[in-house]
Amino acid sequence: MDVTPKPGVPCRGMTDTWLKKHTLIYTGATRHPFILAIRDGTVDISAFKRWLSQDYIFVRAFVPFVASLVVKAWKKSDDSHGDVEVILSGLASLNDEIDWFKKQASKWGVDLSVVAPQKPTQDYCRFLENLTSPEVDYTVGMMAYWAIETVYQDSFAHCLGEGSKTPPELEEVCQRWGNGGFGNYCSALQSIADWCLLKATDDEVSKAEVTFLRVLEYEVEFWNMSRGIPGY
Ligand SMILES: Cc1ncc(CN)c(N)n1
Repeated sequence: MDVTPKPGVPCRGMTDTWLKKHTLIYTGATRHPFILAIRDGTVDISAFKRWLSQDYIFVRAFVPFVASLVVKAWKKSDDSHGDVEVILSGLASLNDEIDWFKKQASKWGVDLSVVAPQKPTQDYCRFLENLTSPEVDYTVGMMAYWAIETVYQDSFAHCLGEGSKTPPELEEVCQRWGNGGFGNYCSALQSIADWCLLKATDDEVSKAEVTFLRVLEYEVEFWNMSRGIPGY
């Protein structure tokens, strides 16, 4: 791939290119009816509780995936973006996040010990497990990490934006991922993913693009399940 900057051509990363190219599915994942219902204050509380309990299961499976990225970042020679520290700080936040889910569950009267994963949660967790394999390129894994976090950041930030009618009791939930600090964290992940993609082979780039699309599909399925649409 020719990475030479061209005069007058703005320097755009591959992730921005994909966000534009796949804008329909990206918008489907970040402006899903479940999110729009939080934002307009009409969300069904049983749907919210379903999301909370299934997401707790997801986050537990997310930990080994992020840990696998620390290992891959440490093994590769180029750490010009401080990858290990960036990923490690995400791992530390997941530790807090698991406690946060437990507190939220008790606040909403959800017993996490009896929750069974529904099919979209199982499928998404299996996908994460496959990504932890040493055979999966660091580039593909980093891109997936960025995409997974960014969908939540963009979705929940929308619930806090101008004109939102998010119920006060759900504001803390939206703040967890919708805050500006987490937005900055997602930007740091995006820089790392773009840098990896710049140096990747064509084969790695096409694998990463397929993985990006799969993340978006899994996110949409996850919201569908949370919303309780027929079939789940
Ligand atoms: C399904 C899902 N996607 C993303 C995130 C953000 N870590 C999450 N908690 N759950």
